[in-house]
Amino acid sequence: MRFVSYNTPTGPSWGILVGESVVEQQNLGANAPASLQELFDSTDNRETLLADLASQAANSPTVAVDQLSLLPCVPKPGKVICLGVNYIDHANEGGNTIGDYPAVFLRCSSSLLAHKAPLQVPKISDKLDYEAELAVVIGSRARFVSESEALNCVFGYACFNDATLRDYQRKTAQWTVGKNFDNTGGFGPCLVTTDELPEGCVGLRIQSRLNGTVMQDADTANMAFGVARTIALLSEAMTLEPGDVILMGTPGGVGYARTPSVWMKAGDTIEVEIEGIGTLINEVCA
Ligand SMILES: O=C(O)C[C@H](/C=C/C(=O)C(=O)O)C(=O)O
Repeated sequence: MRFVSYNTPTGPSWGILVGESVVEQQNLGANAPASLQELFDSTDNRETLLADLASQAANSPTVAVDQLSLLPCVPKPGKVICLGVNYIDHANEGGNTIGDYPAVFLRCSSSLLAHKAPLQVPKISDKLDYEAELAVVIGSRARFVSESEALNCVFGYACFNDATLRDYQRKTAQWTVGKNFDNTGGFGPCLVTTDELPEGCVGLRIQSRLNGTVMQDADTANMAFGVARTIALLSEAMTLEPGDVILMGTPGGVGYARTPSVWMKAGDTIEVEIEGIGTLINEVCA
């Protein structure tokens, strides 16, 4: 099943994406949770609820997805935990090595951006780089979970563009500022439940395209730390809550590692596609 989040005059809502159409929350029956967060929190009766939503969606009126004002897949996640240097080709192009523990940093929900919303070049930097990434959305509380149990805690997956201001990322040893400019974290187009994808999302083609030119082209099987291992490791340190998001790092081909460097600029279109999930599209604006 595929979920989208969107804005309404009364606040954020959600729906089920069927092709290019959406069945809105209010048309999904009396049991439809009021918010996506409520759906993530409904861990006891999740399977029954999803089955009920699927059958409601099959017989309900729809609206074209283009008519909705989309929000990031999870509009206000409690945590967005990001992995850096998680693909060998990206580690190599940056002159880095992959250690025995992932590089972990955080993104704020204020930096997130919807599918088709403008990705902003800030006033204070023009070193805006793209990073195609797999986003994992947590569906049940995880604390000290083993690697073999970890995937049971996943609700679904989406595409993410971890767009980064490289000069700000490197001003200090902490990457946080360069990774948290407003309107830089593209998150969409939809959240796809785990049953539609291979276990751990292994073996999916992941690409970024800038103005139609392929910039990154990799297989999610090349992640050094896979989804299960990452969840197990993170859950040793912190409680992962329903609705939290984990970004799995980016493959080789980023703009800063090219000669000459490639930066996104106003008027560009950047796409992140993951096989079986969809294509996240953002136009770049000043
Ligand atoms: O250069 C570095 O220190 C690594 C850094 C990693 C960024 C990521 O966010 C990632 O790998 O997904 C970089 O390449 O800038």
